[in-house]
Amino acid sequence: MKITDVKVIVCSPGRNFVTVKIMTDEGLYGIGDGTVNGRELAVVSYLQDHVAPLLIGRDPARIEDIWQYLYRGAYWRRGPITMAAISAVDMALWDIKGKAANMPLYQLLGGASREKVMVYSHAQGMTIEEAVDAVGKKRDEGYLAIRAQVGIPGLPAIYGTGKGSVQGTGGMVDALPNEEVWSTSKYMVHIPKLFQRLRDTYGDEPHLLHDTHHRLTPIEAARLGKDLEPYRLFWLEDPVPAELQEGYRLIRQHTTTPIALGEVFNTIWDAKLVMEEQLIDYIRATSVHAGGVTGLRRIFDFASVYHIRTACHGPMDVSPVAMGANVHIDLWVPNFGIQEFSGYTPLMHEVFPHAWQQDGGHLHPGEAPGHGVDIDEDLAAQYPYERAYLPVNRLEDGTIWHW
Ligand SMILES: O=NC(=O)[C@@H](O)[C@H](O)[C@H](O)CO
Ligand SMILES: [Co+2]
Repeated sequence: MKITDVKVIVCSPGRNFVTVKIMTDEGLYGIGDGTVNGRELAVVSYLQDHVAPLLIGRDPARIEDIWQYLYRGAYWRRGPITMAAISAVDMALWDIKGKAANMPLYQLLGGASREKVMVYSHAQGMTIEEAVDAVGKKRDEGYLAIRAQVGIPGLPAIYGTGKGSVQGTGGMVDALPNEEVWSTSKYMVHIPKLFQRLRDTYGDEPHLLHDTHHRLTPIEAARLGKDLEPYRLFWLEDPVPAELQEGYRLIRQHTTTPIALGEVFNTIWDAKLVMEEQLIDYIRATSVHAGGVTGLRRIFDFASVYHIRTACHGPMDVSPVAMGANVHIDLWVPNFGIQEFSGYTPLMHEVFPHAWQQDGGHLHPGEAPGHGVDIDEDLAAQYPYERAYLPVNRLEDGTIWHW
């Protein structure tokens, strides 16, 4: 079999998605997600102008060889744009391999290790009351695990609670970056109150998660982790920016609150130290950012040595294509933890028909050959790309901070 064409489809059925479609001389094709929220067109050009010419004529079955060719052959290795492009190609090639073998992706990886995949959803509110209600609604929908975010008194909308926040993105998606305001001191005092109220209201049973979105220093994260210990969180996510992986040692010294990290990671090198020193409990790498199925499998196998469980990133800006690849991996991977799933709009489900199915608080990838997700190109063409950015964050004095 030979690759005959590579197409890059950019569409915006409510938010921007970048999808690569690889065609072969035997009529089989595969698709992959290459979406980098807020920098989408960089990946489009990387794929269209630089990668596509390298793929024509190659054997799509040689997934590992193509992965290594695109990773090492780039010379300028790693980074979100390069790795999203490699991820998209890799996902499409595994899709083709599954179709050629007439097998769902999880079977190619080693078969099912569980019956279904537990997910967590997002609940947020500007006030603690609103957030408590939002968690209750998600419990009523059958979710066993829920991420709770809340507005902070004295601050306008913060992460995930913005007025314009597109459900599931965790932030506002606008034609220019929306500017949010942050205060660590106000945040640190308020968050334990949220989880106190959630435990008082719903008891010990729900898995409760919280995402700090890289906004603390290690000692502040250590303090928050300690303050949250009575509420037995499933995890505290991205407490500190992780360019300095060693910074996570300080958090570990002070708290037993489980730590999740890594949605922005794009190679194993971003997480090697925090994993081998067991500074985290969940690795959040996801198929669209961390090298596709091939890249993710390598990271997850490494994580399994250090008691670390998987937790693929999966909000609305991870397209239903990458969600499909994630859920196949989730069904197979022995050290599975949880899958983020904030859901999609009806239009997104239409643009990306998929075999994966939701059953309350769980997903299953389905039995379709490959990853089981397709793209309706005619429908996608009705929703062209619209420039949009993630928010940026400033401290109250105007200092640029972490969003
Ligand atoms: O854990 N989930 C998250 O942090 C996400 O909701 C991110 O804010 C968005 O994917 C950014 O595009
Ligand atoms: Co996050």
